[in-house]
Amino acid sequence: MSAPAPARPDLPLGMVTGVPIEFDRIGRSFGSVHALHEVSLTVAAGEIVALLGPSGSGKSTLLRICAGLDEPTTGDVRFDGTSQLGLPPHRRDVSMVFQHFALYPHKSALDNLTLALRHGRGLPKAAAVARARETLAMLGIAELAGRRPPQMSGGQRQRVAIGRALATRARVILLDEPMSGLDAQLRVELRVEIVGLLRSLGTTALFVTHDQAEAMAVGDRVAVLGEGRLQQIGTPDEIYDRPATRFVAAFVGSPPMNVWDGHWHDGRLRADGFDVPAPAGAAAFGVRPEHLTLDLGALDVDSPGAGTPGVGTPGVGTPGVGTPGVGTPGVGGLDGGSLDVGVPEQPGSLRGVGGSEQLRLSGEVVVSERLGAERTVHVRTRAGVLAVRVNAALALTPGAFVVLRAPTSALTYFAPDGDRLDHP
Ligand SMILES: Nc1ncnc2c1ncn2[C@@H]1O[C@H](COP(=O)(O)OP(=O)(O)OP(=O)(O)O)[C@@H](O)[C@H]1O
Repeated sequence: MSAPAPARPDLPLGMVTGVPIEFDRIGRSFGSVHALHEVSLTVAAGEIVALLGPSGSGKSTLLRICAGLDEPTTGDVRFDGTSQLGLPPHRRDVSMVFQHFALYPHKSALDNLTLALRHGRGLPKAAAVARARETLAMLGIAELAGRRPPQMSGGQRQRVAIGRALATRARVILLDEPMSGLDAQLRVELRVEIVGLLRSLGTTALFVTHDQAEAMAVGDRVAVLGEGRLQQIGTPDEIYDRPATRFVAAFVGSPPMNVWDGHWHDGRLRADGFDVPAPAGAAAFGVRPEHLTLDLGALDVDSPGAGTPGVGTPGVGTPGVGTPGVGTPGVGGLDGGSLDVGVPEQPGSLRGVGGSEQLRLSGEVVVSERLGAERTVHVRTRAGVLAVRVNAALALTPGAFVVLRAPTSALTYFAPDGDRLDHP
């Protein structure tokens, strides 16, 4: 039997040195299913990278390849420059935390950790017990030492499972949806703890999740996988503000970016309901819900004559509006529900003050959802239903007629293959 991977029992917790990981053009096929295509990704020593993607995008497959539980069909995975291909899991100095705890149910928390250290790391019993106790204390669950998993809550069990992974002081920790069985509040609490611990330990970590809020909160960088391809890797800000592809734009954000398809001609992208300046070759554009300003409807963009089928009754006040937007933060430019009246050059766009062009759309409120201090309003326009973020003080009711605006600088453009295009 081969020796276990090099353990560092001499190091106190907090002094583990993570290794850099390099995935080099990883491909993995299961028969005709291509789970991963040419995925190249480098994780720095001590970095936490969140692997984010919808179900079936290949996240777990990539993690399993990293752990040695699976081998790629093509490509290489290197730790600190050394290929790990062919090495079994126990030779890779990797610890894993799974969604389903995987604790021994008939053993106490202390024994679960001690066993991992003795058998996985070859520590003598006394050292293993001391390390296990130290880790439980570090996680704030010393009082659970004598309890068996069935005597613990889901959150406690997951803390023990995380403790077991951390106690081994592996240089790489892989977490596969570690909190998906827990309730929302506990998830938020636990993720704050996990991030704090991983940072203080200095291990390199890959954290798989399909929850974009969790990925953005946990990752130093977020790697977005879609259909087995790496769509983008970047800091949470980069992923949100500069999505590399339409897939990322439509996956990240709650609600995600509004995206419309159009036909490009002569520097403009057009479809029923909008006409905006766009870079050559654009096939779609998008705007984040918070970049749209919502005004209560009145005589404006799509005034009668401009033709606005099915978007309410302009010019007859503000039906269905609970709180007129006067002085309401986040509700722009209104005075008792009337707007500065302009004649649009094209449907869905307008020269604003100072000559800068704006996207303008009008429509009818379909649904208004209260989310803490904000509200997400879904508005049906000629271009389709879109989401807008407004201050929660603006109580809009279904049927209200509204006008939406955004500066064209807030628009994101996409090519036919989904890649983002830079502004004209
Ligand atoms: N052992 C296997 N045999 C056949 N197909 C597999 C196997 N493992 C994974 N796949 C397929 O590979 C693709 C990627 O699966 P994977 O589990 O990596 O996705 P995921 O992003 O982790 O999904 P989830 O979030 O649902 O766990 C899927 O189409 C899946 O059905």
